[in-house]
Amino acid sequence: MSEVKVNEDLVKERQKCSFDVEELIHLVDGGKHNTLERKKIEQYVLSIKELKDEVPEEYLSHKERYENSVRKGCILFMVLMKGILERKPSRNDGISYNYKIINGVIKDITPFMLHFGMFLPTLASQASPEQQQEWLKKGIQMIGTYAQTELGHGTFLRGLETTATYDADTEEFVIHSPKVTSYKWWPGGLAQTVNHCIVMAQLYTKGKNHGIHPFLVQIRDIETHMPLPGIKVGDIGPKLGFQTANNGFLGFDNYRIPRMNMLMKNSQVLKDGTYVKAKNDKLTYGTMVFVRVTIVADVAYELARAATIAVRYAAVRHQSKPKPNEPEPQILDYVTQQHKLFIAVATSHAFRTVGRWLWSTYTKVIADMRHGNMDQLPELHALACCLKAVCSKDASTCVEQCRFACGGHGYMQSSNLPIIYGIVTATVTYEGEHTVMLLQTARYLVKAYKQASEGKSLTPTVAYMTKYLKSGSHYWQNTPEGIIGGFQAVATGKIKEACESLFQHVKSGKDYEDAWNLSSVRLINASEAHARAVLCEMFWKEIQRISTTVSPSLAIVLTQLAELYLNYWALEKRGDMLMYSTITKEDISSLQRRYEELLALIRPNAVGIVDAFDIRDEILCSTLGAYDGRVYERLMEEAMKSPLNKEPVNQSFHKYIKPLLIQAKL
Ligand SMILES: CC/C=C\C/C=C\C/C=C\C/C=C\C/C=C\C/C=C\CCC(=O)SCCNC(=O)CCNC(=O)[C@H](O)C(C)(C)COP(=O)(O)OP(=O)(O)OC[C@H]1O[C@@H](n2cnc3c(N)ncnc32)[C@H](O)[C@@H]1OP(=O)(O)O
Ligand SMILES: Cc1cc2nc3c(=O)[nH]c(=O)nc-3n(C[C@H](O)[C@H](O)[C@H](O)COP(=O)(O)OP(=O)(O)OC[C@H]3O[C@@H](n4cnc5c(N)ncnc54)[C@H](O)[C@@H]3O)c2cc1C
Repeated sequence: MSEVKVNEDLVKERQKCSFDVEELIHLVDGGKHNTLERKKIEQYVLSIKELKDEVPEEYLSHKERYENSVRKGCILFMVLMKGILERKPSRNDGISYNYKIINGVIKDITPFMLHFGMFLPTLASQASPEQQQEWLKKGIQMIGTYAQTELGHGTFLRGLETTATYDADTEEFVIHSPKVTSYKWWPGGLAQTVNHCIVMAQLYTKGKNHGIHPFLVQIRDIETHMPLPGIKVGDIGPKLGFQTANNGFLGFDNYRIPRMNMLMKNSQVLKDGTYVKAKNDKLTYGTMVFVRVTIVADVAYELARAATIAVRYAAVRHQSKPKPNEPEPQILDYVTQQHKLFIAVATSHAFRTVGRWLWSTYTKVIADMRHGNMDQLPELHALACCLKAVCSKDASTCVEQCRFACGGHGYMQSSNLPIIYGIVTATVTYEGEHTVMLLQTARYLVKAYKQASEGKSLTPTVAYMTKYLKSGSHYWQNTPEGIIGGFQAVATGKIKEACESLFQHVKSGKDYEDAWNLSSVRLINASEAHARAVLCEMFWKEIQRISTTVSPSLAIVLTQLAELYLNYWALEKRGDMLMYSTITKEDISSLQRRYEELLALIRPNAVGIVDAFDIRDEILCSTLGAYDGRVYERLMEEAMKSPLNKEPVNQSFHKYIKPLLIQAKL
């Protein structure tokens, strides 16, 4: 086979890289061992011929596209089941390259995503040990999803309308959807893929409502896959993205399930209908905390895909002639282009790093909870909510920026940037809508503020408040630590103002809820500022720690990326810094100069840094971002796959255009 020629610009870019790309690859993967494991899996899965598409997904109809994604999803399912790779999909450090291989199999979202992402985790965390044993026996017979959201309610879970009424005579629950707004709406895979669901429903026993609880419900026959009597299920139709996720609707007509199908690890209904309350009623929401935590590292990975595409393209693309006697420069040499792209690269590193820290915090808290200690759950919930909210939104903005940075070609489906955007922007809404998540964190911040005002000590992630409430302001310094202090001072100032507004409204006679609503813009700003303080501190600290363990040349690159991230956000939030710290106009000018220096320092390594995300072409799925940089050839090759190019004249000419031309002549 003849070697594919790599684009000369990319060859040059790679030659000038000042650090060992392999070393950064290992770091990104979380160790050399993980890199080797990932590569083994990729090599195995991506060489399965049946997983390659003859026709690009986007030319298929909604139905064909779904069927193709089930076909490929099942092949992958079999691979995982056979244990060829000796490991089941896992989420080490909150990010699993095992399941990320899915991006190389299905461009959009697999209809099995919710099976692995929420159905199995809910069984693992909310079913009793006996139930787990029983259901594990059924194993792969069950393909499931997580059916919580309804047409009428997604955010307000206490408002869900599906009922599960216990009938002690038959020892069954009757699941029912009383009206159209109580239909489940959205769950991935629900429409045609799954045969089971975790259904969140209002529990009634002995005539009393006990709030929402999880139930394992079979909705289709295992053999025929026909919907069972009493079940109405279907597809909700096309969406902005997630076209192959098979999101569905589901209604119940007095549908009966055995008593033991209520997930009983936390609360129970006894045979006679007696309700046994959980230690903490928020344990029912446990799977959501888990997914929110994993979203931080998940969006880091999707952002790495987008940044790899856009940076490689920017190295290959030449445009404009600023100097008449010189060739058109690479667009990557335009500082505005670097400004658009390097923050995307740095943000991916920030979210992966903070995502790992969040994951280890999560596993520690869960371990404590297993021993009955729930003390750290509120802090974990507050942290997961604001980080999920800010990381999903920032990642969407960065992916969109990467698309803009690719000009017109970025708008092509074949660039894959539109699909990646569809995947990432969904995370802003699902698993807790952005604003709603920020408001959850705000509840915690208000409590922390009250405690701090009473001189009480605070939990670690909000402890900074004590210092800045005392000092009133932050003495600015143009150093990473100075910037982090600035973010903490901004967060403290905004929390204080939001609380004062809230308390003032209450004092003036408003209900707490109305006062909360009136102060809510300040509350979400405070929450966002808190998330930024956490992100900056944790990213910087971790990069400093890592830098002592890697080669000096890599330490320099990592430090530049972390510093760029801090400077970018300090400049973006300069207005806040002016309000809550002693920063001066001169300090801001100097920050700007340093930011521009950092862009220039990162520029020679830009391609090397995205190469170190080590995302194979089959997983990037992009005409613009492939390793060899054959951008124009690929764009043309992909265009030629358009079914419209299969014939010189389309039948619509004879049917419609020609009669129109004839009419026009008359
Ligand atoms: C072959 C294939 C191979 C490989 C497989 C491929 C891929 C699969 C693998 C992985 C996939 C990866 C990841 C993705 C997985 C799935 C994600 C995809 C789709 C998304 C699915 C969903 O969207 S599911 C639905 C999510 N829904 C929500 O998030 C709803 C949001 N609403 C709420 O959470 C609540 O209603 C609320 C928090 C807004 C309010 O709740 P409530 O009214 O009950 O509470 P209060 O406001 O009154 O608060 C009471 C106190 O409780 C605290 N609280 C609230 N929530 C929690 C919690 N979760 N934990 C702890 N504490 C909580 C709250 O803060 C209050 O405390 P106070 O002290 O202030 O009173
Ligand atoms: C791609 C995708 C996949 C999904 N997959 C699943 C799934 O598998 N299973 C599942 O159960 N669900 C799923 N969902 C549903 C998802 O979890 C909900 O859409 C999400 O939680 C938001 O709820 P909502 O749609 O009711 O929005 P709403 O709550 O109606 O939000 C609408 C607007 O109202 C605002 N708002 C609402 N409440 C408040 C408040 N208290 N204070 C201030 N503002 C408020 C919001 O900020 C938002 O701007 C999915 C959604 C998407 C988009």
